[in-house]
Amino acid sequence: MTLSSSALRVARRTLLRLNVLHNGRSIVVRQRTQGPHWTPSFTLKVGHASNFSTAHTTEVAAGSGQPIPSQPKTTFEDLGLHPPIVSSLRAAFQNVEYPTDVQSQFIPAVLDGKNVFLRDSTGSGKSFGLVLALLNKPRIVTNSGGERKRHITSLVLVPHKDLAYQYLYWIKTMVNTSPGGMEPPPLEAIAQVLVRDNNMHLESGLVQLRESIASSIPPHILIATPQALLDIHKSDSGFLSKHLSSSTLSAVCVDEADYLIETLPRKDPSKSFKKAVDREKKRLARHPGPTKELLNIIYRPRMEWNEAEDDDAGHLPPPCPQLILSSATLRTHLRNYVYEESGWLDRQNVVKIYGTPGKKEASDHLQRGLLHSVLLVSAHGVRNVEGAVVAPISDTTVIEQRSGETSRSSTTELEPPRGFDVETRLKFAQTPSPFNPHVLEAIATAFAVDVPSMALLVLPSSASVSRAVFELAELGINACSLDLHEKRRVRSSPDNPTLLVGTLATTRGVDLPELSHVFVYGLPDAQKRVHGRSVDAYLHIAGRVGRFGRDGKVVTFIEEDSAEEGGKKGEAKKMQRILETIHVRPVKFPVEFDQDKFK
Ligand SMILES: Nc1ncnc2c1ncn2[C@@H]1O[C@H](COP(=O)(O)OP(=O)(O)OP(=O)(O)O)[C@@H](O)[C@H]1O
Repeated sequence: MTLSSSALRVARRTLLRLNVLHNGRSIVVRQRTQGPHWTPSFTLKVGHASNFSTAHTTEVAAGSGQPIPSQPKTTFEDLGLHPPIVSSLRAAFQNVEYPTDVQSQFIPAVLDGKNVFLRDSTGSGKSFGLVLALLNKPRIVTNSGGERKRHITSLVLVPHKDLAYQYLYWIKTMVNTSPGGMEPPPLEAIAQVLVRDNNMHLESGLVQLRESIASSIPPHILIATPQALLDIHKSDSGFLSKHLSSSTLSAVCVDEADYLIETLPRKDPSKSFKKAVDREKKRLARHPGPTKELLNIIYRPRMEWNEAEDDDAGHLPPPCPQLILSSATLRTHLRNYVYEESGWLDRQNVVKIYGTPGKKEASDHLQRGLLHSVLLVSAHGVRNVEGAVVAPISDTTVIEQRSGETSRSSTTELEPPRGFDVETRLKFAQTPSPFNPHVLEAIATAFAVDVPSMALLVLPSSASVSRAVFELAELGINACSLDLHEKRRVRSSPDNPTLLVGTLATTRGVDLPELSHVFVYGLPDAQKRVHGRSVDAYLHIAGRVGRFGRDGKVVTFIEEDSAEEGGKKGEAKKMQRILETIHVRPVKFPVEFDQDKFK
């Protein structure tokens, strides 16, 4: 890439007091101050010479170094993505024109084979950018025996099947949109998913994977939940070493890494918590979790090398796949663990990309288009939490208009709402509900009053989604489980708004552009104390709306703080503490009512 000479001529001619340097990729404009010295005034990054037009240069001259000129935007090609991949991307996702800031930083690092710690706010395009980078990687590798063969070259670990299908959906959309009318390659040769289905079966994905491997066309990218992959490895010992060996795999990406890899804060606990922390440490040592177990198998050669390296420096590190850890909340103790203790990394080759440096920024991002409310629910009614302020009216209007627009023009892949068979109805009718009926009624009312097209209800991790769907349906709500299966499509419409139901464990990372509201059943993390994990859990839940400049509302429903009504003590206070930690002021949600009137 070279700088266009005409652009440079215009800049030189008009910038009398300014000195222009260029190195082919950027122009540094320096201004003469007192004496012979030049001070840098601003730098323009240059992409393709062709898109550094004279118009940009004229703007530089007119500003005489004062206002920052409009900069040519970095393109996906500038980041190193192959033109055919960018063409498919543009044809498949017309809204995706330029990389986001964080994509501009991490895509080159991933393509360069670096180990990457990636953190940026929810909805900043981390997962989507990873798909682009992984699609760009070579599909044929030379194994240790010198044989050139197709292998699974990228492994993506995700916490739940819906996120796996979201990745597959993005890839499928790009693969099927081959520009120029070319026959698209079969999706199975590009990417496959290995997860348990609704009945906890692995079979269909595993059969397809085995067939592809047997016909020497394994997928380029395998997207799996750690437990599913570990179970296969345990039942077919050697699966990992045969098909996901460190010598043929080029990248392992752990999305929502802080959720998948459990670590403990290093801070010395106060005396009162020491016992609990020690207990947790022992538990983690005994049960490291499936992701750690998998990574320990894949990175065994590197771990051994790292161990030996401590005593005897000088050997070359064994070839191992680059490791990419991504999340909106990548806590320090996780980073420390992976960097210093795990042994998985070649520490000379690590890049840290933190688009959002801290909580404050995370909250700024959240606040941009998001309204947060907390409703306290009891047998007597529903009220807003103390200190809630009146929401600006315009915000509500914007949400309604936007959601109306999207719902007309777009669809989300969902499992259609299912009727319940007689057996299930009987079973549910005969067992007491695990849900507080007043909270469900409050959610149903809030949904009916305020949701134009589509909302998401997030239940605690252990809650039964089908039971909640059943009970909400009994209240007249068009509820269905969040199930992003690639083949099924449901059109949400303003005439029949949809309430998707998932849990804390199944909503991490999901991207549903039509959502306008997230309803949270109870505290986002039922811990005794409010700590980092509770705050992170809330940030991830809230991050399902307000993505890519859209607006949204997050409404948390808390059982009223009253022991005799069966409420959980102190939950409202804990919820307020979470909002304070991320510098968010709750706003009044327009649903305060006397429950008795609805009976
Ligand atoms: N460069 C881009 N331009 C426009 N839209 C984009 C771009 N990159 C991603 N998107 C869109 O932004 C949305 C969010 O992307 P993605 O799910 O990758 O975010 P994320 O950072 O992984 O979020 P989370 O932390 O919640 O998992 C998706 O709908 C995706 O299509």
